Amino acid sequence: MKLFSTAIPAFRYFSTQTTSKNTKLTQSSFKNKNKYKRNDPTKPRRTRIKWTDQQSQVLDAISSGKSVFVTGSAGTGKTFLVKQIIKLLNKMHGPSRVSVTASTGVAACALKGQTLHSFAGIGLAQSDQQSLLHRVISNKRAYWRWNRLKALVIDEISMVDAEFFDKLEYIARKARDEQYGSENKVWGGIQLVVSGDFFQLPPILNQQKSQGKEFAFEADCWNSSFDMQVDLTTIFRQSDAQLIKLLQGIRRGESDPADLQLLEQRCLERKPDSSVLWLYPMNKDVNRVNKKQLESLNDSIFVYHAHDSGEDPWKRQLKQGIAPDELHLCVGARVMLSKNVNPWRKLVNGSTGTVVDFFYPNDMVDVMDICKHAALPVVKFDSGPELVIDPDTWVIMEGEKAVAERKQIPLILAWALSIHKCQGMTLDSLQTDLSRAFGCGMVYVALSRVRSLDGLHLSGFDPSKIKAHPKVLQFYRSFAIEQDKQKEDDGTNKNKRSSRTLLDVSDTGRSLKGECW
Ligand SMILES: Nc1ncnc2c1ncn2[C@@H]1O[C@H](COP(=O)(O)OP(=O)(O)OP(=O)(O)O)[C@@H](O)[C@H]1O
Repeated sequence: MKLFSTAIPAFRYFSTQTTSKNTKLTQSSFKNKNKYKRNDPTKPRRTRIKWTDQQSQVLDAISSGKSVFVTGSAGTGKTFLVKQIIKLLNKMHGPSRVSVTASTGVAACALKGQTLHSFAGIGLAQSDQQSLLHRVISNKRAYWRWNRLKALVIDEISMVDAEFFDKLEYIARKARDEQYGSENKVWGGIQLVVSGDFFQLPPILNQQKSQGKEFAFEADCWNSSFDMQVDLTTIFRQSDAQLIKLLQGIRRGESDPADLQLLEQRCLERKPDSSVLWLYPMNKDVNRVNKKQLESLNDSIFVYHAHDSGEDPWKRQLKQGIAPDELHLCVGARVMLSKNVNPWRKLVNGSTGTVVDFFYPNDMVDVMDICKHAALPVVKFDSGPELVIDPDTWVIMEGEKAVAERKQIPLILAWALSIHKCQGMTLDSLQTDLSRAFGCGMVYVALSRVRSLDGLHLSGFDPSKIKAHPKVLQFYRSFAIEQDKQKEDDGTNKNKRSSRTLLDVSDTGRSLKGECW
């Protein structure tokens, strides 16, 4: 096996000096220059989104300047809604006054945003809040960032810890006080949009610092941070009632005998072929499996080096995203799209397929900087289409300004993927060993990726690994009670034409002493 990116200095040399197998491949690519479809991202596409009542309520609340927490089971459209919210906020405040963040690099990149840590400008946030505030005030750029802000979006909140959430609120309030007189306004008057499901992956905590608090909902400022908290209930990812019921039970850490039996059946099913994606709790297993499978193909490897521009810390964040520093591909490699490439042909983030060829475009300029042999992978997707995959870019925006950019082929190897990286994805099929899961929420995150039971293949299963955190259970219990109470109130007040929305906790705007539920 040869690594052509380093061994072959130029394309012409490559095309004549490779193994006979690869020469054949290269020649076929030349002869069939028009054989492969290039993606046409400009193709007009008309889709009409029918928002649910709850989603519409959230959008209305955002339009009227409210701060909102959007939660709900996996696949209820939280991220889908957040993308629309971002458009709305950009229109309302101007993109330079809206910051889009997420707790992980993968989630942040999916929204063209930054990680919450890199946005905040307080490093790992390990000092006390006063020192962190000084750090922000003495950092001109971070200070300006906090002060120009009108709206802050935080996605995948389940992985943000309580202490960090409180520290951010303190910084927002204090750093903006001089300009806005915001001492008494929670988050210094910033419109806050937070999204996520606390039943999914929890924060990674430094035990010594956590003071018994873990989740963001335990933060002192949590309740006063929002005018509205909504638990989305319509599940879009799955339509099979049996699977939805099973996932709802697992989300709450319940082991209903009928559901367990269903999972056991999935273990007994015939093993799927090796092309079906494996999910592993640990990265080291993911890397080992992908490397081994790629090597077993014993074909010429094409290497794509990510091309980054911009400054740190944004550039560093790109490395934590889904696009790898180096992507190794060969004919036969199982791959998954890491971006929406062609939504109208259902070629979206999470679509899987196999590399069937490499294509040499006329205009090599776009490829040369990431791949010395200037060839693009041709992927036959499991859903049918065959497409040349062009390089794509992952951009980190700060307002209207792109502060860092990574160019890479929007593919990752897809024999195996980590459960952390798949949070947020929709997959047609997967195989996993549930007996190897650890911590709360991991089994739920893994299983809730698939659209149907047929797509779920288990090789091991241990009911004791189905776990939900008691604090999270309590949080959602209170949420449901409050939601019911609110509905009752709304019913009672109907004749008075109450304008309060579901879970709206304040008619007069938020204050630190604001009403909590
Ligand atoms: N109103 C809607 N109409 C049609 N499809 C929708 C709607 N809202 C969301 N969806 C679809 O639902 C699917 C799941 O959405 P999304 O990934 O945003 O869910 P999520 O709640 O963020 O899931 P997770 O918690 O697993 O990240 C997506 O395919 C999305 O396009």
